[in-house]
Amino acid sequence: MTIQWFPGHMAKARREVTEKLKLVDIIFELVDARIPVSSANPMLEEIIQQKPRLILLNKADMADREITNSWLKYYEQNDKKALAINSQAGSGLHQIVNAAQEILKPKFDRMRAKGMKPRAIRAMIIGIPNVGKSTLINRLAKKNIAKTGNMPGITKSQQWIKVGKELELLDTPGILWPKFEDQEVGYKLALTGAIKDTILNLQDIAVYALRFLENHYPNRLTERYELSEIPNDILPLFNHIGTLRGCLMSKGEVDYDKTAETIIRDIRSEKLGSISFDLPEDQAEED
Ligand SMILES: Nc1nc2c(ncn2[C@@H]2O[C@H](COP(=O)(O)OP(=O)(O)OP(=O)(O)O)[C@@H](O)[C@H]2O)c(=O)[nH]1
Repeated sequence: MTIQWFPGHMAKARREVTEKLKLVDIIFELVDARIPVSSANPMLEEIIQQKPRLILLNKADMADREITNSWLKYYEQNDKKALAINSQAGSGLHQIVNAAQEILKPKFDRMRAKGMKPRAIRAMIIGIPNVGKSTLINRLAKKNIAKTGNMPGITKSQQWIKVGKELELLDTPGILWPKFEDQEVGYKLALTGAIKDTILNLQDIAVYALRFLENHYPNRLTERYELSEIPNDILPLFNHIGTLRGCLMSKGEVDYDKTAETIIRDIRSEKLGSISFDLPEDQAEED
C-alpha cells in the first residue's frame, strides 16, 4: 500500500493513533530490524507520551544477526524493552506477552492492590507502512481469532483479537509516517523495500548502497559482482556491474538506470545476504 503523506494525512494518522491510544495499556512499536531507527516514526515519542512501549524488531530474518544483537543490547542499556521477531515465520512471538507483562507489572500490581479484577493486557501495534503490521496481527490472531465486540464505554467500534488469555490486541494497527525528510533515511527505506515506488533517484540509491557495502560488507560486494578489488570511483564500479549483469543499451553502453535497479533488487532480495543499514554505534553517537 502506498500512502501519500501530505500534512493532512499525517494529521489524520496522528489523530487516529491518539484516539486508539486511550484504549490500550501498551504500544507495540513495530520497526524493521534492518533499520530500527530509520523505520521509526519521528514523532512517536511525542505522540505516545507516557504510554509504555515494547519495541519489536520485525523481519529479523532479513537483518544482520550480529547487528540485531547489538541493537538489543543498545535498547537494554537505554532501559527500553525490545525483541527481535519474524512475523512471517512466527518466530519470537511467544516472548511478546511475557515482555508486555513484565513492562506492565507495576500498573497491574497497582490495579490488583485496589481490588480490581484481573484482566488481559490491551495492546495496539504501531508502525510505518510495509513494516509487517498486518502480518504480525494475523500471526498473533491465528490461534485465537475470537474477536470480542465493542468494549463498554467506547463509542467507536473497535475489534479486539484475543491472543491467549493474557493479551487483547486492537485488530487495526496505527499507521504512522517514516522520517522521509532525511535523505539517508530515504535511501535506507528504499533499499529495504519500505518505499516501493520510490520518489528517489534510482542511481542515487544504488550509489549510496554501493558505498555502504564497500564500507560495511566489502567481501559480499566483491563476491556478488566478481570484483578482484573495489574500484575507488563509482563510475568504473557501475560499468563493471552493468557489463557483468548485461544492463546494456543498444550500442553496448552500460544502462545506468538498469544497473542501479539490478543492484537495488539484489539487495532487497538478499542476494548479498542479510544486511542491516542502521548501526547502533551511529545512534549512540547521536544520543
Ligand atoms: N522476511 C520477512 N517478511 C516479512 C515479515 N513480516 C512481514 N513481512 C513481509 O513484509 C511485507 C509487508 O507486510 P505487511 O504485514 O503487509 O505490512 P504492513 O505494515 O501491514 O503494511 P501496510 O498495510 O502498508 O501498513 C509483506 O510482504 C510481508 O510478507 C518478517 O518478519 N520477515
